[in-house]
Formats: sequence, C-alpha cells, structure tokens
Amino acid sequence: MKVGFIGAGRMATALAGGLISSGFTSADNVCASDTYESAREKFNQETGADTLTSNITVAEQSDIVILAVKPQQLPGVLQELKGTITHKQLLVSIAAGSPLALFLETLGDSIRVIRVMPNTPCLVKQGASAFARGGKATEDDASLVDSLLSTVGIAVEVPESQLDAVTGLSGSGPAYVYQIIEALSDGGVRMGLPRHIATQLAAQTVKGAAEMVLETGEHPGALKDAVTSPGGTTIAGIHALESGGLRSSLMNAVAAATQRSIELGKKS
Ligand SMILES: NC(=O)C1=CN([C@@H]2O[C@H](COP(=O)(O)OP(=O)(O)OC[C@H]3O[C@@H](n4cnc5c(N)ncnc54)[C@H](O)[C@@H]3O)[C@@H](O)[C@H]2O)C=CC1
Ligand SMILES: O=C(O)[C@@H]1CCC=N1
Repeated sequence: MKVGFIGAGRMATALAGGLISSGFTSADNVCASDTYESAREKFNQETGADTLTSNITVAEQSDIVILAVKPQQLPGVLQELKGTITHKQLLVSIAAGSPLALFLETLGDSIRVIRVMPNTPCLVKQGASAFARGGKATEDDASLVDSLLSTVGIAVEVPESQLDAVTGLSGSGPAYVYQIIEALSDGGVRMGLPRHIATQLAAQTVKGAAEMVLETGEHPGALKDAVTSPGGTTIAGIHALESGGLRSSLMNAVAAATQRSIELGKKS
C-alpha cells in the first residue's frame, strides 16, 4: 500500500510518522511532495520517507493520496492534479473546511474521496479525528482511513454535515484546553506554586481526568461527584466555576468555532 502526501508540513509529518512507526506501512512505501525544501528535509529526517518536488509524481505513485496543504492552497493543487487523480487512488483531504463537493466538482464524481478533520495532538499520537466519505468511497476505503488515523489517536466516522461541529469541538478544542491548563497553572502560581510545578500539575490533571473518562466509560458528572466531598474543597471550587460560567463559555466556544467553520466552508 503506497501512501503519498501532498504537502509535507506538520500534520503530514505526524501522520506519516504514525503510519510508519505502527507498521501500517513501511517508510519505503511513503513519499511526500512540498514546494519548500526545508519542509521536504524535515519530513525526510523525521520519517525516513522520500520526498519529491512534483505533486503529480506523488499522486501517480500512490494508492492513497493525502492532501495536507492549507485550505487556501487547495484549489491550485486540485487544478494541478486534474486528470492524475482517478477512481484508482483513494483521495484523503485533511484541509479544514473544504467540502467533499469541492473535490468532486474539480476532479469528477467518479473519484473516491474521504474528508478528515484531525487535530494537532496527532503529533504525539493522541489525536481525535473524524472523517466523512464522499463520491465513490467504499466501506473498505472507510476502514482503511479508520486504521490509518488510528495510528495517531482515535477516529470516528460521521456524516459530512457533522464535520463543522467536529471542527468546533476536537479540531479547535486543543486550543481551549491549552487555555484551561494555562489558567489552572496561573491559579497555582497565584496560590504560591512555582510556575514549572503548577504547569506540570495542571497538564497531568487534565490528562489524568481525560483518561478516567475514556477508560472507565463513566459519565463525566459521576466522576466529578466522586471527587467532590460534602462541604469539602472541590465543591467550593466548582461553585466558583459555575459563578464564572465555565460550562456555558465552553459550549459557546464550540458553537462559535462551528459557525466559523460553516462560514469558511461556504467561501471555498
Ligand atoms: N493545525 C491544525 O490544528 C489542524 C490542521 N488541519 C489541516 O491540515 C492541513 C495542513 O496543516 P499543517 O500541517 O498545520 O500546515 P503546514 O503549513 O505545516 O503544512 C502545509 C505544507 O504544505 C506545503 N505546500 C504549500 N503549497 C503547496 C503546494 N502547492 N504543493 C505542495 N506543498 C505545498 C507547505 O510548504 C507546507 O509545508 C491544513 O489544511 C489544515 O487545515 C486540520 C486539523 C487541525
Ligand atoms: O483554526 C483553524 O481554522 C484550524 C481548523 C481546526 C484547527 N485549526
């Protein structure tokens, strides 16, 4: 199975690294093209896979072609790949906000295309990705993309209409959580902890709580109750969070980012 990346930036390097280190495919079967030499060199150093200057050659040589350029660069790349991408390759796009219709309109509706919304924790193999099938993409194509994304985290299939909400939640979500970690650390510093200790404790607390949700399958509310002693410290903290509208703020953040994803999708 030959996998080719068009665009050898951060997300491509993370995905290629996951594919190779997990044994999904070998470095010999992976290649990438990029306009910039520095990006090609970094991809090659970090993954051991070959890089090329020609997007067309990468597409011709690959069974799976992964488009990993920025959304603004996508229309130009698709024009270039017209006639090269056919139903023989599986096309996978990770470009935020670019709808399946864009690929079908440009490359023809016989192509097999899957649109993915990954997130940056893919860089540390803790990604949360969702994908939607389009055109003539089959059940087998979906399983393949599921296995591919699972090398760098978890993956779920959704209808394309839900991908804007996915973008608002898990695509942009790491940034919300970084703000939460920074704020928890600030709280620790305010109460007298050294910064490096406060940040370490804050990050591990978020990681540990997330693992508890994923591993136990318990409702987050039940896990919260298990931390909260009657008349204790936690309920005092929770009351302060409720006064500050934490939950409403996070729900509004997901809604605002989803709305922006819808707007950006209409422009492309
Ligand atoms: N960073 C994030 O949080 C997320 C990013 N994405 C999507 O992933 C995609 C890639 O993002 P990053 O890896 O963060 O960007 P990046 O900027 O690190 O990588 C993009 C690469 O494409 C190359 N490139 C530009 N024009 C090209 C062309 N015509 N032909 C070949 N290569 C070309 C650039 O030189 C660059 O190395 C984007 O579409 C983005 O929307 C999706 C989810 C989350
Ligand atoms: O902020 C953005 O537009 C992209 C999409 C998801 C994460 N970053």
